[in-house]
Amino acid sequence: MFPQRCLSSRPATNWRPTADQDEQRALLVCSALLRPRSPPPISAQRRLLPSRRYLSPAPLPITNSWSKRAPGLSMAEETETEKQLFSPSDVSLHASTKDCWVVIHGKVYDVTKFLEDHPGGEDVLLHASASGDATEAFEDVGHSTSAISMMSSYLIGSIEDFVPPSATKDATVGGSDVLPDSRTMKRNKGSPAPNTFLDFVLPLCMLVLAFVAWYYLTFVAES
Ligand code: HEM
Repeated sequence: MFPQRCLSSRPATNWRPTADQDEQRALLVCSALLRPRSPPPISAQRRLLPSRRYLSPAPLPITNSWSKRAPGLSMAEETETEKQLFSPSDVSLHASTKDCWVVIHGKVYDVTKFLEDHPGGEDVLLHASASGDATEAFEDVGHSTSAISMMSSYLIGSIEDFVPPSATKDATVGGSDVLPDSRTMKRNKGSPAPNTFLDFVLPLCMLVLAFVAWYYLTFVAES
């Protein structure tokens, strides 16, 4: 550390640090700034999370950021983790407080260590685990982006032969995310506009009424 002698033996007013002392001090400051910090414990992270009661629900990002890399894993390691394949029946064997896996978007997360810390409570996770696929329940809650980035730390693999819901869409839309146009709807479900008749007749009636009023005021009332 900084030599005590330098602080005490010389009067503070005249004292100037030597080049060596300057260098030593700069090194100390740099090493303090560059020292890697360990992440805060989960309970502290929870305190840092914004209270969702006072925020309007933010839409989830369109990118599927639940597959973001875990801080401790390299991209190759995470890809390896995702390659671990489980069948739905494998997952169903892990639905207890001592061993709890959940499936979200075809990925398998071991949330056993997170049960106690989960802000939504351990019961919801246990229930989601027992349900087989927790995707819908997870999305319904509208988890924050920080929640989504936490997920990668619990990722242990993927569901084998997982088919994302968009791939099972109606073939007439080509499996894309595009909404069907009115012609496609007409083909599939019959007339999409049951009030077409009213849409046409009402403006016509108003036009006739306006004409009659104009005619009456212009010609009949004057005579
Ligand atoms: C690895 C999986 C999960 C992680 C890392 C996670 C993380 C979190 C976090 C950090 C919060 C605090 C609020 C926020 O930041 O959004 C939260 C809240 C919550 N989560 Fe999860 N969650 C997971 C899975 C689930 C699942 C499967 C459900 C099933 C229903 C669920 C239900 C809830 C509920 C009900 C809340 C409370 C929402 C509120 O207070 O408004 N979570 N979760």
